[in-house]
Order: sequence, then C-alpha cells, then structure tokens
Amino acid sequence: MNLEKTLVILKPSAVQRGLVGEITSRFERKGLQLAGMKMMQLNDELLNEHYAHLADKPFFSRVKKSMMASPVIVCCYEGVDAVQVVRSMTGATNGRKAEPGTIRGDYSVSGQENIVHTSDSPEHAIVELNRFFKPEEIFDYTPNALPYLYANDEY
Ligand SMILES: Nc1ncnc2c1ncn2[C@@H]1O[C@H](COP(=O)(O)OP(=O)(O)OP(=O)(O)O)[C@@H](O)[C@H]1O
Repeated sequence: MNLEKTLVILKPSAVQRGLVGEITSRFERKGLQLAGMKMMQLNDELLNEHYAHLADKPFFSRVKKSMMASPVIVCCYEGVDAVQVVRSMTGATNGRKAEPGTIRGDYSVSGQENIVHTSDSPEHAIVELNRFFKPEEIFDYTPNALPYLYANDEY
C-alpha cells in the first residue's frame, strides 16, 4: 500500500470565515490521519518560495497579500494515496467552477479566496511539508481504526 503524507493549508479565507472545524472534519471523516497541525503567520519569504511558479502572474502580489491577511492552519494528513485523495476532495482552483461536494465547490465563490491549499503531487508534498513543518512537528503513530480503514487487498 502506498502510504503518503500531504500538506493542507487552511487559508485566511477559511480561518476568517470560521470554517476550520468544517474543513478538518471532512478529512477526519474520510479516514485521513492527522499527522501534524499548527497555526502560523505566513510571510513574504515563505510565500515567494511556495508560490514561485506564480511569480510572473499579474495576481502574484495579491495572492501573497491574501495569504498573509491572517494566520493560517497548516496540516499534515497521512493515508494510502493521501495526495490524490486530498486533492480530489479539494476541487478546481476557482470555487465557482469547482464541483459541489468538493471543499472549494462547497465553500468558495472565488478564484483567489479558495479556502485551502493542498499539495498536487507526492514530490511536491515532500517539499511543501519540509517548508512548513519542522521534522519534530510531524507525528508517526498507528491509528486504532487502521483495520477498519484499509483492507489487506490492493484495490
Ligand atoms: N487567476 C487568478 N486570480 C487570482 N488568484 C489566483 C488565480 N489563479 C490562482 N490564484 C490563487 O493562487 C493559488 C495558487 O494557484 P495554483 O495555480 O497553484 O492553483 P492550485 O494548485 O489549484 O491552488 P493551490 O496551489 O493553492 O492548491 C490558488 O489557489 C489561488 O488562491
């Protein structure tokens, strides 16, 4: 089984709108295991790194400003194929286009204020978790529910 860890950032739009419990409960109910969680204030240096792929976009400084508008909650979730599972729960970037049932589809009507960031590949998840967490802030433990979450078979 392909056990992975992935990064979720509850953006200022989630924190300010009081959606932290709603969003984290979705991941819990799905069966993803919480491996790390903290509140932090993002800064320009971190965001230049995190959003380097957007540096030449006209909305770059607006996105960074919005990500610094309040503290965020950063989470590490673990599970089999966790990156793809969390990404599919996230929905399309623009909340107006995201499918109902996804986090962005259910809680956002904006392209920018879209509630969560989630890692988009296993490779990026490793880099992003190292960016936002110290090693000692990520916890490895065996959930009691493990036999009820995954069967032994490979589908
Ligand atoms: N055209 C746009 N106008 C305003 N903000 C945008 C636009 N496109 C993207 N963004 C913001 O920048 C973030 C990063 O954009 P990216 O293209 O990496 O999308 P994403 O991978 O769906 O989002 P994320 O990386 O946050 O999960 C988006 O989540 C959104 O907040």
